[in-house]
Amino acid sequence: MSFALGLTGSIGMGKSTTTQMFADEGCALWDADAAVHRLYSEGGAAVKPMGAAFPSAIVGGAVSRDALKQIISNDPAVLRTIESIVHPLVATDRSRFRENATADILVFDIPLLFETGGDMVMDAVVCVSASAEEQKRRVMERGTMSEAQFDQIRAKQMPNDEKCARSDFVIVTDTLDHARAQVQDVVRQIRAGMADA
Ligand SMILES: CC(C)(COP(=O)(O)OP(=O)(O)OC[C@H]1O[C@@H](n2cnc3c(N)ncnc32)[C@H](O)[C@@H]1O)[C@@H](O)C(=O)NCCC(=O)NCCS
Ligand SMILES: Nc1ncnc2c1ncn2[C@@H]1O[C@H](COP(=O)(O)OP(=O)(O)OP(=O)(O)O)[C@@H](O)[C@H]1O
Repeated sequence: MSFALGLTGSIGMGKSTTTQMFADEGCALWDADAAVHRLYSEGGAAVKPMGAAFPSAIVGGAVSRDALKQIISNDPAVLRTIESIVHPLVATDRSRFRENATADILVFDIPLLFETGGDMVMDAVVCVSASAEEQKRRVMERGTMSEAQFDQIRAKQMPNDEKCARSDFVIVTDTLDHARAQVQDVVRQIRAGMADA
């Protein structure tokens, strides 16, 4: 039986980078944002229901993120409707991965892990964390969101301190080397626990 490790953290805190480090240690990865990308792409399971709710969001047979961001900035309340369509489809994708994966540790990169109650079905949770200033700097540097869009997304997320307090492990993503050392330590602890069990 594999060990299910949920990995979460607020926007721009270093989830993708840190999850990749878990892969380097031999863990199998599942990424909620990547699942959403698959669901939104042409032929993806979200295209039909999203098109029914937001016809202007469908461009070239796929859900357009730019169109969605425009729709959300006109009316922030629609994010709820989007979530009610997308989250059940994401949950199905995650269950399918879990049933088929064979690695000893499965890492689930889920931005909204606590917000959606996903922590309940994990064996442990790790939160990635950096300072609020660093977080904003990173997201702005990426250039894919306006400051208003960033503030809106961040306001919807559970505060960083609360996420860290509820997690079994916290990984500080101040430098790559420091984060990698912490990842290796977490993997060591989990494997030691599995060997004892
Ligand atoms: C709002 C959208 C269009 C922005 O797309 P874009 O490509 O610019 O950003 P991306 O998807 O990479 O998201 C960036 C980060 O925003 C945060 N975020 C995304 N959606 C949400 C949400 N509904 N609530 C809180 N935070 C969110 C996550 O930390 C994510 O890592 C897109 O994120 C979306 O369709 N979200 C709804 C689906 C969802 O809830 N996804 C979250 C993972 S299940
Ligand atoms: N340990 C680290 N040390 C230094 N920089 C880091 C570290 N981890 C991540 N970063 C940098 O921070 C930025 C955001 O990282 P990443 O994309 O992994 O975050 P994320 O939490 O997955 O973001 P999002 O929630 O927006 O999907 C990237 O530019 C990345 O290079």
